[in-house]
Amino acid sequence: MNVIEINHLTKTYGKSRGITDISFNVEEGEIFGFIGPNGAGKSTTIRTLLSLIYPTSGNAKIFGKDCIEFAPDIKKEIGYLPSEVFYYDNMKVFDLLKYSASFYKKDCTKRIKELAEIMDLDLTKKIDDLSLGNKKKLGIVQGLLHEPKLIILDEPTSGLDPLMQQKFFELLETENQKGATVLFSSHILSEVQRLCNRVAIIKEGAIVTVEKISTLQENNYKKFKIHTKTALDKGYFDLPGVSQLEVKDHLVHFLFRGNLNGVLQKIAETDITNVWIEEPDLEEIFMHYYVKED
Ligand SMILES: Nc1ncnc2c1ncn2[C@@H]1O[C@H](COP(=O)(O)OP(=O)(O)OP(=O)(O)O)[C@@H](O)[C@H]1O
Repeated sequence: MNVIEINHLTKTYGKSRGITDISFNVEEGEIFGFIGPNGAGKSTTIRTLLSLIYPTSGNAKIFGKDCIEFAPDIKKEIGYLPSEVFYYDNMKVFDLLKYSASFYKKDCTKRIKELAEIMDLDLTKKIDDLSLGNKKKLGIVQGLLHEPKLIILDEPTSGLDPLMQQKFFELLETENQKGATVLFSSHILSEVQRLCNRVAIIKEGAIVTVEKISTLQENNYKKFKIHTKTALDKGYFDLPGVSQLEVKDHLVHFLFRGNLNGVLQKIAETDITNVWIEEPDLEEIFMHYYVKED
């Protein structure tokens, strides 16, 4: 079952682009990454899902219901952490969380205390006195206190130290194991790789690809490094599928995508002393999608 269905969603801000014809689905139980550089359109997509802004065209459904028409119903089941959190500074942390909980008409006191313990958040402090990172933790507790079925996170880790990031990821994994679906927006590749099963990559307002993380890695190019006994002519490895070919003395480097047999045969036909074949890391794969086209 799809928890989120986005169909041809477009949002323009006056004459400027927000997002253009975005479509993808998030299935129940997934931790789904939404990744792209600054200004790509992640927040615009998320704000539309939450009916904080209206689409110019297209639509989106959450739990099978139109996200604008059924917004009040849907919001009860969503935990949202915005990229930037703002609060009325005069309130105490616990009072703000109780106030937030009152919207869901259930007693969340036990859960607030559990989450505060996990995230090491002092409930007795005034919001005014919290550091940026602690305000972020408050946002996390606020987003999760009603045990939502869908958790939407927009750049959630900015401001958290590495230990807290780790605790937060573990918390998300626990919620996911209990059944929550997670949409995780980020421009940080390593955290998406660590947490998500599938990703949508967004660039300049449009979806570039939607893939399993594992498939992204498998279908990509391989990196070859070959040490030869004698210096080779550069043309020797200039084969279809080869790119970024560099030959320096006895060392040959290139990237290869395609049928491996041809290139392995070429290697076998020359006198080599060593060969290394490596998978690109995820960062290199993403960079390929990120690069701006002129
Ligand atoms: N309120 C607004 N008015 C005009 N243009 C906007 C507005 N909000 C966003 N945009 C534009 O829409 C595009 C997408 O922005 P958005 O904030 O959705 O990107 P993002 O992927 O979330 O980026 P970031 O990682 O920097 O938050 C950008 O070109 C941005 O300038």
